[in-house]
Amino acid sequence: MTKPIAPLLSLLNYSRVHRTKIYWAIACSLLNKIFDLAPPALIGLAVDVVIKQQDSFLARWGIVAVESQLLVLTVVSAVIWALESIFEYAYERLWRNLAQDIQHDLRLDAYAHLQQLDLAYFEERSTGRLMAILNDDINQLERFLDVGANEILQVLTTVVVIGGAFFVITPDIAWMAVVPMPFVLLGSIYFQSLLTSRYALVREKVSNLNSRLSNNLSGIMTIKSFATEAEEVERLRQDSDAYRDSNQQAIALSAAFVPLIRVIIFVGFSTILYFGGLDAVRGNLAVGSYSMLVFLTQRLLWPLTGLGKTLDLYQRAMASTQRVMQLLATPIQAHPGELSLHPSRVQGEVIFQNISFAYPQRSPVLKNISLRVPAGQTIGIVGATGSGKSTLVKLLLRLYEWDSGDILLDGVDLKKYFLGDLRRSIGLVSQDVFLFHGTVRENIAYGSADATLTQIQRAANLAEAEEFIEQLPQGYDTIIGERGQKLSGGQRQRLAIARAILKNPPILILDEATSAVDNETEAAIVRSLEKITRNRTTITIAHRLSTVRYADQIYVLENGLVEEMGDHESLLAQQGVYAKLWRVQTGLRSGVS
Ligand SMILES: Nc1ncnc2c1ncn2[C@@H]1O[C@H](COP(=O)(O)OP(=O)(O)OP(=O)(O)O)[C@@H](O)[C@H]1O
Repeated sequence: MTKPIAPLLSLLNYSRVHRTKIYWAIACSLLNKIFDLAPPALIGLAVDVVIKQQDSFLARWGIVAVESQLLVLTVVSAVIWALESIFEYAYERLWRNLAQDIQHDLRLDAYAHLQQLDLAYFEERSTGRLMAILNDDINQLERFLDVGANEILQVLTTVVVIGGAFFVITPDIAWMAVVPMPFVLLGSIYFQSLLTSRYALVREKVSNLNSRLSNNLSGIMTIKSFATEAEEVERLRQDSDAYRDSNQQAIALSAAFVPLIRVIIFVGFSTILYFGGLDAVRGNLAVGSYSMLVFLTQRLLWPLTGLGKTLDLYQRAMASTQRVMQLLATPIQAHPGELSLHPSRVQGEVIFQNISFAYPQRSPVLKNISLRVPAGQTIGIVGATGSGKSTLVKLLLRLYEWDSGDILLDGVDLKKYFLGDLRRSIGLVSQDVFLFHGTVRENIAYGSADATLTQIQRAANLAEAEEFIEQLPQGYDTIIGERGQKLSGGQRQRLAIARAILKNPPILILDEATSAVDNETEAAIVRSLEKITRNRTTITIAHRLSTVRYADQIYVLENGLVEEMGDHESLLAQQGVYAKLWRVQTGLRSGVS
């Protein structure tokens, strides 16, 4: 089990930029409490004035007349109440703003860090789980920082101030009020240790619930088409039950805290009430001091019952902090590089030299592959599904680190370039196009923020997308829905091509970029692409051989190995895999038409 204090320390360490604000907030909390504790002292003084009159404590300070003494007490009370209110306003604002600031920083840092983690990290975790950390866990901090931090400080202040006052006023019976303290403290620590694991379980269950929800929402079409709504509700019920149960287990413990503490407090309070009373009757204790003692005992011990709620908030917040900090501590695998690379200066020669690669815990996908794309030329990569074509591209984008071999761009090891620079030099149109919720225009201009409408229209024209865009209700300003779901698969692909054309990268990768369009549109896109791929290094991956037919060089991949290579004619002449595939595809086509 982790130490209950460790996440708090890491949070404090993380928040050190807000140190000054934290100090101010602490100061205001303490001052507010000190002024809040003053009224019992005023009551004690007032009783003292009424009973002893000219012999009172205040009279010793030179204020003899009873009226003057009471007037002084009234003025002091007014000042104290005013100060108490001012510091309450100040600490409320400071703590709550601090909560917002820390949350804001954590949210941004966690997201920025997450973005840099390698793809394998995301593949092992569901989106819902990550969302739970970025949203739910970070929000959990607010509840603690808003009230919890202040409460802990104020309870401590109460203990120190009132405990100190006890020993000054009545050293003989002060211990009676102090005796319950260690029990309260030990009890709290014991409870805390029991709660830690229960709250960690609650966080775990909430992230499972979130995973299920986000998965189901993105797969709503599949759920509907398979009519599995009832099953999905059942699965959600199980996750929600697990979340509820874990929360109820935590509640069972944390709810027992206050009643138990109350018993200890009752013992302390009644002891002071009884023995203090006897002392006062015997004349060993002034009546003013006795009434003040009883009030103070109440003020000293009562806030301790609130500790239960505060500890609850603390435990929940720390369980969350731990998860956020774990995310922030996840190391970034990809080497960031040190050579800058401006897209305009890229020649575009790409060489894969004896590349071998396996996904984590999988058998090798690429086995000692070598291939060369001369600058400005187009190569085609074909091969059976699962043969490793897309994996090659992912390595070129450095989305994964390869196991052995080298990839060179313009003769330089790819790992030497700044990662961002490298990726800015490569335009990828992949088979699963991702469009954002926004307009057609914003989606085409993604990554090319300062593109003009004319440039966007030209890119759309080259991608054969102009016609359908103009038929949309608001043309380029039409919102296309999350993931572009208001468009057809082929329309989405054409927007992605337009996006890559607008980006105008020195290296273009088309990974099944035209698989979702009909043959005629494909032919039109290929014609347009001919214009933009001329003198641009292009890697085209396709199942349809007609797409790669005019490539300068075609590589046929099979089981992670280059099986054949050459241009279209020479591959046909080889009478191998390619020639066979070509016959099947052209045969099929002539058979259909
Ligand atoms: N992220 C991943 N983690 C583990 N294995 C993966 C991952 N991505 C792909 N694979 C596996 O690697 C192999 C090659 O996949 P890849 O996507 O490169 O094939 P491909 O030739 O592009 O196939 P297709 O023509 O179907 O797109 C497949 O067996 C696949 O299951």
